[in-house]
Amino acid sequence: MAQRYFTVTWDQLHRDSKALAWRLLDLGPWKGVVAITRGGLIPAAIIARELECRIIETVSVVTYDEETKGEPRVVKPPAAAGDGKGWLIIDDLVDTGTTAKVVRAMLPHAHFATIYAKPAGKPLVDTFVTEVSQDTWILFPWDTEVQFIPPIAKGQVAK
Ligand SMILES: O=P(O)(O)OC[C@H]1O[C@H](OP(=O)(O)OP(=O)(O)O)[C@H](O)[C@@H]1O
Ligand code: HPA
Ligand SMILES: [Mg+2]
Repeated sequence: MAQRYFTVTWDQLHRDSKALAWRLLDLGPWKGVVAITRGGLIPAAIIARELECRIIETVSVVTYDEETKGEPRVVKPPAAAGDGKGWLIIDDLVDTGTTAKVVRAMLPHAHFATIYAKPAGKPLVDTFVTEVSQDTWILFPWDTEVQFIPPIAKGQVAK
């Protein structure tokens, strides 16, 4: 289990995705966006909207079962995008960089962008917005819901 959690709300995700779009704007034009499903789907939709890009391709890589990492499995390769030249790959984050390595091997000339990056995966990304520490688990809005939390005082153990 992670040492700490970083909760991302829908608002924050929208803001951070737009911040990524700003960084990518002058690096185009892009032939299209390749979303790494599933985590990259919503960021890719927001970025494609901001960059006025209508062509969206997908590649699906499964590397984690909840917080447990396994061997990366490509369950759907990209149908288009050739060697990736002129294409923009979007994922929600890089953690260890395992997923990024697999996708980069399939699309070696694409530009790889994520919203969040942990130190181990950072060298594999061309553009990102926010760095978080390696021992932090990012909680995305599609994996969470708002719930009651007891007052701090009630959660304290007696001294
Ligand atoms: O840098 P890494 O250590 O490879 O971790 C990052 C990848 O892990 C998560 O995907 P996951 O395998 O959970 O699949 P999902 O996007 O379908 O949820 C996340 O969306 C990234 O794609
Ligand atoms: O920190 C994370 N949050 C959500 N999914 C992930 N997949 C790898 N690392 C993470
Ligand atoms: Mg993913």
